[in-house]
Amino acid sequence: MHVDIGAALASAADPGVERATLDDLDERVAAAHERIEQGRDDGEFGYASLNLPEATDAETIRDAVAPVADADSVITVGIGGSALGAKTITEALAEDPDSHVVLDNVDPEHVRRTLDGLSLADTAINVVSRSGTTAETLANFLVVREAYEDRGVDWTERIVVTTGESGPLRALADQHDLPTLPVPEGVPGRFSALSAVGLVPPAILGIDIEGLLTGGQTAADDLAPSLYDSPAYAYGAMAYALEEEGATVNAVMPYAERLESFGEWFAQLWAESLGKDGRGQTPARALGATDQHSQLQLYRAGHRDKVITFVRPRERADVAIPDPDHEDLSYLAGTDLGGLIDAEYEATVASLPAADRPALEVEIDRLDAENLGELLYAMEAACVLVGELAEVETFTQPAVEWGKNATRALIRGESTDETAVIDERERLRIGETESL
Ligand SMILES: O=P(O)(O)OC[C@H]1O[C@](O)(CO)[C@@H](O)[C@@H]1O
Repeated sequence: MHVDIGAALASAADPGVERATLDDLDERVAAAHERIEQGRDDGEFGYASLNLPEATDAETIRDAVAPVADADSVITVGIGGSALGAKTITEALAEDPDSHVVLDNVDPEHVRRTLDGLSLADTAINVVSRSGTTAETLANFLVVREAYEDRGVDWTERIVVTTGESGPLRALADQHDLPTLPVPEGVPGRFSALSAVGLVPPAILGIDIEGLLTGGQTAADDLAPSLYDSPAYAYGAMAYALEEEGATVNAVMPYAERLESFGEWFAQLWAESLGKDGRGQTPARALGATDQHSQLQLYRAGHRDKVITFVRPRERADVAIPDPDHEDLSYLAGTDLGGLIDAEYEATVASLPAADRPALEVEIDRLDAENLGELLYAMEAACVLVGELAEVETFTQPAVEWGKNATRALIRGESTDETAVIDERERLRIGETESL
């Protein structure tokens, strides 16, 4: 993996990072690296995430999925970090990305349409919840289970459960003696892609999960006490320094259709880890080349509050572009789609500093298991570094609890502090027919 920070230096962009600032920051990176390594050595909560490439046992995962290894499809019932890692990996690497469907929302129309579109007899169920209590996951699981029963498919023979030691999902797994896998100790969901949480669907679909772990270990081996020696820390240090300079939005723009979900996974990792104490970059999701025709106008000419993170595989498959039969298209003659998207990448990356806006480049050699494992791990390590530099609680997410408590109270018809807030909310509905 390679990280290029040149287009985000102050000499190239505003906001931008002075070389002197970066050199000073490197001393803090060294201290942060020491703290991170100590946390890893001690298996501390959160820091243990960065031990997964060694701690995850691929064989245990393969044994657990053996009973459903013949499945043509997998339906994952989970949400947040319990779904996005697996979704990112299968979208990037599965022979047929559509063979993995993810129910990570409780939109009734979407759930019904998804289940109606599946041959449940050929579909494995992958239920994942660290807490085992997440309402969306448990509700969707009950709906999925009923669908299997209604169609006369024994769901207990088509399922793998990944959950914690307690909670209703663990109880259900024990009650039906279901194949289960533990969630990794001390690893928040958004950091668990390189564990059973993210690797069960890939294992069922024949993806090289050992390669993913090897790639993660490569990134782990590249962690060093200087940002100049570690791609992950170079990216993290620049993201932190740019936020300090006013880049409060981080738009991740992969130039590969199969990395679109990577942007979704990155968004949870970055927002839920770093959105603390009134700070944290807002992760925006974009896709190259498509969003050159959508968001690029804003990136080049809008507020000076963004850094664009470009991600691309250096090697690509190629599809030849047939010779055009119009002189205005003669420039396409003899080219191919890979050459076109790479030209667009180079042009768009350069267009940011050309507009005095910062860009960071993350390049992997090709989109395969090892390179994806390296990318995922490196972004996790970068996130942990930013958390150390920003001095925030990287591994918790207390701000999400209010909504969960309010939802449960509303569903139960209880009166709580949260429902009082809901009842007393000032409302100004526009578009209503009756007078206010
Ligand atoms: O794996 P669980 O416990 O179902 O949680 C799912 C997701 O919900 C969160 O806890 C936030 O509510 C995320 O941190 C987590 O990835």
